[in-house]
Amino acid sequence: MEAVMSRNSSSSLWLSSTWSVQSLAARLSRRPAQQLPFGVLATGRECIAPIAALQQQGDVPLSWGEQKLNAMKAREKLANKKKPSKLHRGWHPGQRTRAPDPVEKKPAQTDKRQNELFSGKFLFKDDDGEDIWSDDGDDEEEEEEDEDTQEDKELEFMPEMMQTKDKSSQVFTTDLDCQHFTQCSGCVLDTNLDQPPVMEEVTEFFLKQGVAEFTLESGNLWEWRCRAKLAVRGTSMDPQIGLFEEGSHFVVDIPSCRAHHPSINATIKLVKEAIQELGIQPYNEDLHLGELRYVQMVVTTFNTTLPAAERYASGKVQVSLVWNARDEDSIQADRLNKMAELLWRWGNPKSANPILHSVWANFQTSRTNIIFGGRWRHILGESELWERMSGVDISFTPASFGQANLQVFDVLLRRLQKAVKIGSSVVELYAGVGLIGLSLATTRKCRTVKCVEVNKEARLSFEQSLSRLPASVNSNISWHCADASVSPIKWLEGANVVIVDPPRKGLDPPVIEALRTASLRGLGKTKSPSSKTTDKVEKRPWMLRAKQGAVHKESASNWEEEEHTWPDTLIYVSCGWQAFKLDYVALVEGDAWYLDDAKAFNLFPGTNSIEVLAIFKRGKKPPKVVKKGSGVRSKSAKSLQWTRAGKRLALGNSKQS
Ligand SMILES: C[S@@+](CC[C@H](N)C(=O)[O-])C[C@H]1O[C@@H](n2cnc3c(N)ncnc32)[C@H](O)[C@@H]1O
Repeated sequence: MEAVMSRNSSSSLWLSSTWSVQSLAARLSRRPAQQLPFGVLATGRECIAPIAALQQQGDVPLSWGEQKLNAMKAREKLANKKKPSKLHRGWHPGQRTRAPDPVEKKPAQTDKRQNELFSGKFLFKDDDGEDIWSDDGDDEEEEEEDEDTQEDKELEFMPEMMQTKDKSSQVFTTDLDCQHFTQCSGCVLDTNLDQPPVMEEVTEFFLKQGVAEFTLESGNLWEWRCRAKLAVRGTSMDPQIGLFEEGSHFVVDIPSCRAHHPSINATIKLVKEAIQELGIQPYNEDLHLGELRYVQMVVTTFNTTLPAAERYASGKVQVSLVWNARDEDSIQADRLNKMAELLWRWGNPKSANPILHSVWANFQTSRTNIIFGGRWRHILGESELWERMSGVDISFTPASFGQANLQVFDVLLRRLQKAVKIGSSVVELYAGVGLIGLSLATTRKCRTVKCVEVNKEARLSFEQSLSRLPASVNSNISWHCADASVSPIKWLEGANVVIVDPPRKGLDPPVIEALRTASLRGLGKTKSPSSKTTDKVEKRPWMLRAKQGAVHKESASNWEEEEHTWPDTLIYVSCGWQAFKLDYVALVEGDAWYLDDAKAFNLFPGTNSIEVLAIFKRGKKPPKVVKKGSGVRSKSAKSLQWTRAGKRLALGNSKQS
């Protein structure tokens, strides 16, 4: 033990940042670790989500301590600013977000909004003023436009998430209001969930880069998480299911997590009851004994028998039991089937409590804290899990990466689609199950879509999704199991648009270098952008490309390959703000790319992280053309009329003037 621990006169504990010590201190003082007077806050969500495993899944978290410290610093900074934020009408950073005077409810409008909130359906305006519903995959179910009264319009200015989730109450709130907050490492913000403090820096950054209408799109502030991987510890009589307390191996039980979709919390309850009923032993990592190590829950809201508005609330859970056994035949797996059967009896779609979609097992015997082993087995229920995202049916296996916030990612997808011209040739690096690529093939009638992903487990999902694409989709579509950082230039030739959606750590350096090279080649410059560039363009890269591990669907049209085309549009989807800033600098250096537009999405409410969608164009930024008589204002004025943040800005400006 590195630290010296002592009690001072005020009986607070002084110790180093060694986590085992911190956890010990927490126990001794009978207080959660976060409440101890440490000089250094904890890091290390790695406890539950080991970096190596998560990196593969694209979900490497910023350390929790780092997030919490950043959030606290940013909040302090914001609280000292007198000027209210322009992003959120009526609230300013640092202020508690409960509105001082409850807004009187106007029954028709508020009920409709609240219904949307509960159904998980949100109305967004896009830049052209068109309504976007977060889940309007079915044309026949398209909603009519609001006929707004003045008061309704006022309400519409207020983001949906500011409206309380409590149907009976009339108080608008953006508080987390979670009983687990002080101990659980999942959330770092408990107020102002609609405006993570990092947005201050993000907004300033993009304004500086010339993005005049930078907005943050938000959805549900609670119950947004449709995927969870939770540790199972404790005893068979008193199982604990949740995340590790920061810096310790102590699991915080989170039965009432406010971020989880309600079906996840209901499934946790079911799993606990099954453990108790059957006497299943939760895993003990010190002794490397026990049966159930983790449980993964993935919600599917795909149910075409229900109206779109009801699908989110009635989401069903694919539950995966991570069992401490080599495989289904080993003696340790003896009671796995019993547990699966009991869960299914209690929660199958025809039961009184129909919350389950299916039950799977994963086998993991490693002594490390890597969550999943390599072996999966489907036990009960449907083997395929589907989700409808921006009108396209996508399949997910339990081993593949999936977005946790389906609704807000759906909105991001629709924004992204608008940046891709009809008929484009697209390459998507870090593609996962090909969600973005397949949605573009369908909605933008792409000539070619190539998806590149390192996780081989995503292949099956891609194949299944491909089989359900409408027959009208006439694109050359392929998925390649490859490391994007190995000779990435070869993927870029022949594409007009390149999409990157890397894990939180950002782009691999060879990918940045290839993007810069591709831009300069597209501009007709042959000189390498930097001495580090070593890639040569292969001849007919597409044909030579690894046939192994690839999935292809040929277009009915016999299109010629575009060998000498290089992307003129780069779309960067980022879940790691710190990494994005660095990648940005490298991409724009030497006028390889310039930023054309950007938006932020509140994909992880309760955390100080956001998702950024940034559109880059090749080459040097052209000077702004100011039209006579109308000028720059004309475009902004039009958009200001329509975007939500724009509306608030417009309102603020008109009040000031
Ligand atoms: C943030 S996810 C995005 C996935 C997909 N775009 C989606 O929305 O579902 C990042 C993906 O990149 C993959 N990945 C990580 N490193 C990679 C690499 N070097 N080459 C290719 N894919 C990689 C991960 O396996 C993960 O599926």
